[in-house]
Amino acid sequence: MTDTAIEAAALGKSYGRRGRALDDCSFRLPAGRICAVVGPNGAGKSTLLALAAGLIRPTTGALTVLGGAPADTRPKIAYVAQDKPLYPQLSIADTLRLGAELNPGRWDAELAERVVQEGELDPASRVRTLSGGQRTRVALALALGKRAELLLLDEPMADLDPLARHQLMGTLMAQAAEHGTTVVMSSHIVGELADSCDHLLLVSGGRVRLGGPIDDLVDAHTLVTGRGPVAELAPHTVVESRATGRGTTALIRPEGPVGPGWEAQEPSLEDLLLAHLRSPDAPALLTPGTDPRTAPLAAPLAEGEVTV
Ligand SMILES: Nc1ncnc2c1ncn2[C@@H]1O[C@H](COP(=O)(O)OP(=O)(O)OP(=O)(O)O)[C@@H](O)[C@H]1O
Repeated sequence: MTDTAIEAAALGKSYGRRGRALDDCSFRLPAGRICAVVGPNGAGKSTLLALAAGLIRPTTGALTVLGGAPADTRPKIAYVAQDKPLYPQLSIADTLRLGAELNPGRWDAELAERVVQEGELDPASRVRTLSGGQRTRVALALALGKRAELLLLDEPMADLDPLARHQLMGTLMAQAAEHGTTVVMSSHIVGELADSCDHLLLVSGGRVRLGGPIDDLVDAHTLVTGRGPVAELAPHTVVESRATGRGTTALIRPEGPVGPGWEAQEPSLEDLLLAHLRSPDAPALLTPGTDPRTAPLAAPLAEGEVTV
């Protein structure tokens, strides 16, 4: 098993003559993490997940998944696309049976059936009769039943009610902790991410703006409030500054102590994300283990490793 789940080197993707969906993205995601991929609509999150799943190919650069090419590593990956495609004419039971047939030797029928049962779904129901949230549950049952090393989930919780979301996230986290699974999931729900994810990739305008363990990224920033002009913060990297009732509030990457007249506090994950989303031109920050220039390269693929 490699210690790198995903490694991207100058990765770029264009769709025809339209602009670039991803441009010059380089990052490393260590294995065994629960990683949130966040960013505004159209940022390139689904494109990144589809590239990692081997469904589309990069236009430029390269991507390694679990130490190999995404297409070769597919048996070890489970991917749930944003629109949760399933066969509408099949029943839930037949869908799970298909999952078992496609994944001989690694299918966890008990887990897949439990995920369906917890949603009080009738296994005889046809997929086409299910609501959007119920289809999501079946798609997640398939993904979890596969016992993949890497779960790629594109907005998995978007159409689930709060109870179902809480319960399915719990199952996901428990399975990941027990089996060391790497989970990469895109989401717009910041509260959900803060509770469940330990790693973050912020993608905006097709580029990676932030990457690393959430705690390290938060620690690298300070929220300051003061009456002085923003120019006083010059020695620091100012990600975003705003005029507020109390003067100026800014999110900075401190380069030493903050000067007198500025009150400093630790930002929340939401503070961090909102400031970076509002300031897409702020300098990118990748922590040492996430920056491929400082991180070890993925171990070469062992012979015979790409098997079901
Ligand atoms: N199949 C496609 N053909 C042409 N352009 C595409 C295609 N898929 C995505 N794009 C474009 O690539 C860019 C990135 O899209 P992508 O779906 O990866 O963003 P996203 O971050 O997942 O967005 P959202 O949060 O809205 O789901 C967008 O500008 C989108 O219009």
